[in-house]
Amino acid sequence: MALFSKAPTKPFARSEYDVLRQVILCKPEYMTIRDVINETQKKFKNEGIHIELAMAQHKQFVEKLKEHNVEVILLPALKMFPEQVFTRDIGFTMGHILFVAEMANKLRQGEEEVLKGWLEQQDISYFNLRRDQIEGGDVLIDGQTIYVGLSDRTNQQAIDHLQSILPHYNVVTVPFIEKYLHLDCVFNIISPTEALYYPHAFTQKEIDLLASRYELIEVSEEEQFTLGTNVLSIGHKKIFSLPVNQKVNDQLRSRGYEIIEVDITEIIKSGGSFRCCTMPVVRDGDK
Ligand SMILES: CN(C)C(=N)NCCC[C@H](N)C(=O)O
Repeated sequence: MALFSKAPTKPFARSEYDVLRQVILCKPEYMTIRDVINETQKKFKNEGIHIELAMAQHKQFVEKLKEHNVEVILLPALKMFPEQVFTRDIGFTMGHILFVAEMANKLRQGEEEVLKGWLEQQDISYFNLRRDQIEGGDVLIDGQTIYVGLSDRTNQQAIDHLQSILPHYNVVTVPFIEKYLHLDCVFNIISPTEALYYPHAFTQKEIDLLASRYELIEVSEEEQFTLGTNVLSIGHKKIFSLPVNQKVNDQLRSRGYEIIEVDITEIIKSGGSFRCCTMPVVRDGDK
């Protein structure tokens, strides 16, 4: 037995844009559109997913993350879970607590057990949100505020429960048109003062709420479909984004962001992009 064993990772995240240190991904080894469970998949059901291409694109994404000093944890991919590449939805880190919830969609239920297995193996404690329907794609943190999308996958009861567990945070419910799946398909925070959004997913009330805190950068209908809001910030004003989302990328570059373009268009056919494919465990404030 080693005299000094490595101390377990301490989960920490307080924003969507602090420096990303450790993140969980899963290779799209068994990715397929088995049952259509979102609007994007409807369009690609017949075409299907080219696994070799998805794997190659995912590999490039992982390599780029590593090049930028992000530690990548790869969960084991299991044949029974065709949507496992979207690790964002199986949990979320808020402050020092890593939450694991039950997946809402039957096809995805059980994916969270793979995460729990890894956490237990690493001796990382987590908060098990049993019977709560809340998916990480709906949860965004910015300091003391947590924005949670009210969606087909996340209900008000779970949002209220989260608020009761985190009394020192302000948990804000953000309703949006359900066909857009998760809040991060239509809204994403990239700095303390800026956020990407797709206005047509919201009523004026939600737009006013978000605009009271952020300068909102509009994503077009075309680029919403290619998940223009679903970028991944890794800190130091560096953002992963798809090459196809040129309007988003130009707007971000003009604001001084470095865009790391990686083509994961085979993966987005199932309804998720960079944010969906990543579950941050550690983000620190060293910006
Ligand atoms: C931004 N989004 C949508 C996410 N956070 N997750 C993507 C989940 C896609 C998966 N096919 C599903 O329908 O669950």
